[in-house]
Amino acid sequence: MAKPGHAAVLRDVTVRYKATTALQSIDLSIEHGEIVGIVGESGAGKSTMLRLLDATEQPTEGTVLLDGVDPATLGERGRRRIRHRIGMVFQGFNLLSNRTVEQNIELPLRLQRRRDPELVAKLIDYVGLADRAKHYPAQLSGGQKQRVAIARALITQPTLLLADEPTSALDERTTAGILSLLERTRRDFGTTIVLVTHELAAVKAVCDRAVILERGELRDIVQVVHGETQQGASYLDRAKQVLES
Ligand SMILES: Nc1ncnc2c1ncn2[C@@H]1O[C@H](COP(=O)(O)OP(=O)(O)OP(=O)(O)O)[C@@H](O)[C@H]1O
Repeated sequence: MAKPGHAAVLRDVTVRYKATTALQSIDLSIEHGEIVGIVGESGAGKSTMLRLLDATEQPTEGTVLLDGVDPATLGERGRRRIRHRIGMVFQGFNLLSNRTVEQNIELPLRLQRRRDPELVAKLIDYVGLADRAKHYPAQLSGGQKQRVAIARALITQPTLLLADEPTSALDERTTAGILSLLERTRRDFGTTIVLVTHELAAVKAVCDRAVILERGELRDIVQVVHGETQQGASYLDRAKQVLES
């Protein structure tokens, strides 16, 4: 079960890089166990928001709280402890090509000088790759590689999973499988999931709410209504229309 309270809170957060304002006065609270989509066109500030949420970046102004703790008040060790509770998956899977499925999955544990072969086996089974444990990434399909990446992200039993365009390199059917795995992860482990994507259909399929960013500003937070997607006018207008209908 997801615990009560907020997995992440952004309070009046601004991030500036010299002349560029990547995020401007953002207020956002993400509850434990929520699946939140972050959508917006290129340069809208999505990656910057992910870097705030994984404590690799601090805001220029405002406050970020992760599980009630402000990473800016911690030293590097404290921030690393926070990052141990956060899993990440990426568009390009980021697997080590010279390691097998099970070696890739156990890597985060090894980096923490831990071992748990039983949990590795359980997660391989959980993501549906029990017959692929000894395979190398080159022997897997895109969808299978993303399943390995998800199992690797889950091996440290994170409370927050950040997914950066996890289905953008996959076809429609494979995408559906990965999205349903993310949904199952939330249901079975109570994991909070933040899904950055330009694919509105993906947001529509699994997200509870969607944050629409436009040139660094939070244009809207939409309660997603699940159902058929439809075509519309501009991307941003369509985002609101598609997600709310
Ligand atoms: N390290 C940096 N130094 C300078 N400018 C940056 C830096 N990181 C991001 N920016 C700028 O901040 C803005 C937001 O960038 P960000 O990468 O967060 O957008 P995005 O929505 O993730 O875009 P994309 O979908 O193309 O990845 C852009 O104008 C970008 O050029």
